[in-house]
Amino acid sequence: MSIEVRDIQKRFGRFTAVDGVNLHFPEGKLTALLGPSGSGKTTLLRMIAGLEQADSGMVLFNGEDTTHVHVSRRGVGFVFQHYALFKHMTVFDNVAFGLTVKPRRERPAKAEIENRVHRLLQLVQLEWTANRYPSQLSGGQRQRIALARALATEPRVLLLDEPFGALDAKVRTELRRWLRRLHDEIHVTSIFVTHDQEEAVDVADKIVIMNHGRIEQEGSPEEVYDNPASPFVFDFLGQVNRFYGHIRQGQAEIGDWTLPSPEHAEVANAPAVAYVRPHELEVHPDSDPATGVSLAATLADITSLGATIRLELVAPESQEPIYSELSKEAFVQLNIQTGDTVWLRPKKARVFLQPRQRAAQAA
Ligand SMILES: Nc1ncnc2c1ncn2[C@@H]1O[C@H](COP(=O)(O)OP(=O)(O)OP(=O)(O)O)[C@@H](O)[C@H]1O
Repeated sequence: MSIEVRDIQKRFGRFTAVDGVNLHFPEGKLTALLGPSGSGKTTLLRMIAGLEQADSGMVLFNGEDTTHVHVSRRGVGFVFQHYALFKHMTVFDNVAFGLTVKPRRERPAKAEIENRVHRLLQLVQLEWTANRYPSQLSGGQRQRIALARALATEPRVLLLDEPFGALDAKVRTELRRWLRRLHDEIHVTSIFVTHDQEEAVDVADKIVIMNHGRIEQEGSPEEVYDNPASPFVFDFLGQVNRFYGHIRQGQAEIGDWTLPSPEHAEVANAPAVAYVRPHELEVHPDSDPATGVSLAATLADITSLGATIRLELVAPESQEPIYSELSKEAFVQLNIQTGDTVWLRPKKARVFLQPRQRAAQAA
C-alpha cells in the first residue's frame, strides 16, 4: 500500500513539530525518516499511524483519506525502540497476541494461529525461542520477536521507530542487514525512523531528511549522499570539509582554486563555502595550477584506518582541520610526511552561499 501525507502540520503549544510536510511513501518500499533529535520524525510517524492527530493536512493510504479511520483499523504494525514484549508471556504467545485478541468473527482458528506464529518465527530465524520468555532473550532477539509480532496481523504498513536504537553498535549493524534481507522477502510498505545516517543508507530504498519539522531532501541513498541539496544535508550525511571564499558571477574563488558554480551566475560578489568530501579531496606533493592543483596546505597528521589512510591538513581557507582519505598505495606513492607543504584539488565540490547570504537571497 502506498502512503501519502499532504501539507501535514502539528504544533505542541507554540512549537511547530511538523511544518507543512508533503511526502509520498512508495508501495512495498522501505523509507527512512532521517534527522537530528527533535526534527519531527516520530511526530510524523505517529500521525501516519493515527496515534497523533494532525492540526491540518491529510494522511492518505492508497489514495484514501484516513483522517477518520481509527488506529486499530489502519492495518499498521509497529516496532518501537524499547521492547514492548509482554514479560509474562512466552515468545509464542507474544507473537500470537495480535491474532488472539481479534474479535471472534475475525480471529483465525487456533491451528491457523499456530501455523502463522511458527512461520513468523521461522521468518525471523528464532523458531527455537518459542517457549522462552522475553527475559531469556538478548536485546537483538527481542527486537526480532517484536517485528514478528508486528507482522502477525499482516499489516498493510510497518512503522519502525528507532527499532535498534537501544542496542550496541555491532548488533545494530547485524540487525539492519537482517531487516534489509527480511524486507526484500516480504515487501511490506515500511517507514523507519532513525537519526543514524549510516543505518538509513544501509537499510532504505528511499531517505527523507528532516530538519526543524521540514523536509530538507528526499531521494535514494545514492542521490542524497552524492548530491546533497543543502549544507545541512552535507553535514548530516558524513564527514565534509568546508573551504571559505567568494562567488563572483558563477565562479567560486577559494584561495587559488577557481570552481565553477553556474547555479550562482547572477551573484555579483558574495561570501561562499565549498563543501568537499574527504575521499574527493586529492593531495599532491607539487602544485600544478594548470590542472587546478593549486591550494596549499600543511600536512598535520597521518592516520591509518586499515586499507585507507586519512590525512589531516591545515589551510588558511578552512577554519577547521581538513581531511583527505586515500588508499594506502596512493599514499605511499605521494612520498610525503608530516610538516610538508602539499597541494590540494577537489575531485568534486559543491559551492553554497554562506548562510547569511542564503537568507538574504531567500527573502
Ligand atoms: N506530546 C508533546 N508535547 C510537546 N512537545 C512535543 C510532544 N511530542 C513531541 N514534542 C516536541 O516536538 C519536537 C519533535 O519531536 P519528535 O519526537 O517528533 O522528534 P524526533 O525527530 O523523532 O526526535 P528524536 O530522534 O529525539 O525522537 C520536539 O522538540 C519535541 O520536544
